[in-house]
Amino acid sequence: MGRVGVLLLNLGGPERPQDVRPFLYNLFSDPEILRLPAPWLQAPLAWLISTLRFQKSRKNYQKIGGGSPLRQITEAQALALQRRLQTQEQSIKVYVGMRYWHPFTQEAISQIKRDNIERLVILPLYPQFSISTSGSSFRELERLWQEDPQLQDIQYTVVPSWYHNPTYIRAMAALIEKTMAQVDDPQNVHVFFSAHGVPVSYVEEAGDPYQREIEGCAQLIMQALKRSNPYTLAYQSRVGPVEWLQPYTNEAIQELADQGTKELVVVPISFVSEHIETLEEIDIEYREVALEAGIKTFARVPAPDTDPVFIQALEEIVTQSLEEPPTFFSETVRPQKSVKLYPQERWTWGITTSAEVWNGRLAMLGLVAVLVEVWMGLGPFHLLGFM
Ligand SMILES: C=CC1=C(C)c2cc3[nH]c(cc4nc(cc5[nH]c(cc1n2)c(C)c5CCC(=O)O)C(CCC(=O)O)=C4C)c(C)c3C=C
Ligand SMILES: [Fe+2]
Ligand SMILES: [Fe+2]
Repeated sequence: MGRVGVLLLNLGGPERPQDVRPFLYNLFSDPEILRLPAPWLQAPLAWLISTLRFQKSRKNYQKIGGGSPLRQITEAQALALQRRLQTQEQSIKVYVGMRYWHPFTQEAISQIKRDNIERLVILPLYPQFSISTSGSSFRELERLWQEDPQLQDIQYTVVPSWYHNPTYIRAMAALIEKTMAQVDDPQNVHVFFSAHGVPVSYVEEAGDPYQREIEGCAQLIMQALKRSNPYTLAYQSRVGPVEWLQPYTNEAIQELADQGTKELVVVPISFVSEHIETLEEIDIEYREVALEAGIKTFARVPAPDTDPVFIQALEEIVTQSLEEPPTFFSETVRPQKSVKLYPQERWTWGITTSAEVWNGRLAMLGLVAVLVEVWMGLGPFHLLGFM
């Protein structure tokens, strides 16, 4: 076997407060995150959303120390995996490629080229596939492969998703079990899975298998737990005006509290590392929702990070994919058609969602007009003498 590498893919996160805005710009510039009918709208809309959102987002990052720990944890996972994969005959190097912040996927690929890697396993650190996460990184890599003939000499294989790996399921069950042992009534505590959401249109129109895989994953973990505790699956981190997968985490917590649930063990199911969505959104925002609603215990299961059983699962996935026939980018799920970004309900008067959408559309038109005017020096503001 020639020189072997593993490329771990992840989202990336701002490391300092001043990174938040450019990070959000990169995120919303991605057509797999913000799917638009016209590609020329992508950059101005990404600029607009990142400008409108960054202060709120930066405040949330301040609550967890000013930046995301994602890079540090992902690099620790890479090192732990590399140690497990090293044998006397074979030295395997593990790289990290982030989609929206350093170290960018492109930086990892440049290093892979410099190291003359001949076989490469491309492993997203998302157990379940979504066109907005693993799919987006695969599209980026596919583009790099098409542009660079040197990359075409690398025999690569991708792992589209691995939520069903029995060792990963075992690692999750053990982490849950440990947290359950700390609550007052482990026999009856409610197991609450919280997954990052996606817009419903991704699943229903674009063919994203994400919801199916998340549901399958929660079932496998519950089977591995071998307990009859009640459980719920809900979706967090909704962004923008469209409908996302339901139930929403905050509403589901409220509903359980209304039904008399007193103890929750909260499992972040779509993340394998701690970051803003676990440390801020779950630990601060949802905890507050729960306690205010009357829940007495809100015990959060830690993300696997560098848990040895979890790293063993990653090792197994890499070893298996080196033994199996390769999977190419072209075989992974890609969006079936452009999905609707806006709610489809009819116009109604008042402060309604459709009014917000039309405000947004008009603001967008205005913004584009200003950009065109600034760029070309022609338009209503020049005619009126404002510019
Ligand atoms: C399975 C994981 C994830 C899915 C699916 C996903 C979809 C998705 N995300 C956004 C918008 C944002 N995500 C943000 C942060 C963020 N998202 C994920 C994972 C998934 N996203 C992670 C791991 C992180 C944290 C990165 C870090 O800082 O450590 C953010 C930024 C934070 C904020 O401002 O709230 C946004 C925005 C969309 C629109 C989307 C699907 C279309
Ligand atoms: Fe996200
Ligand atoms: Fe969030």
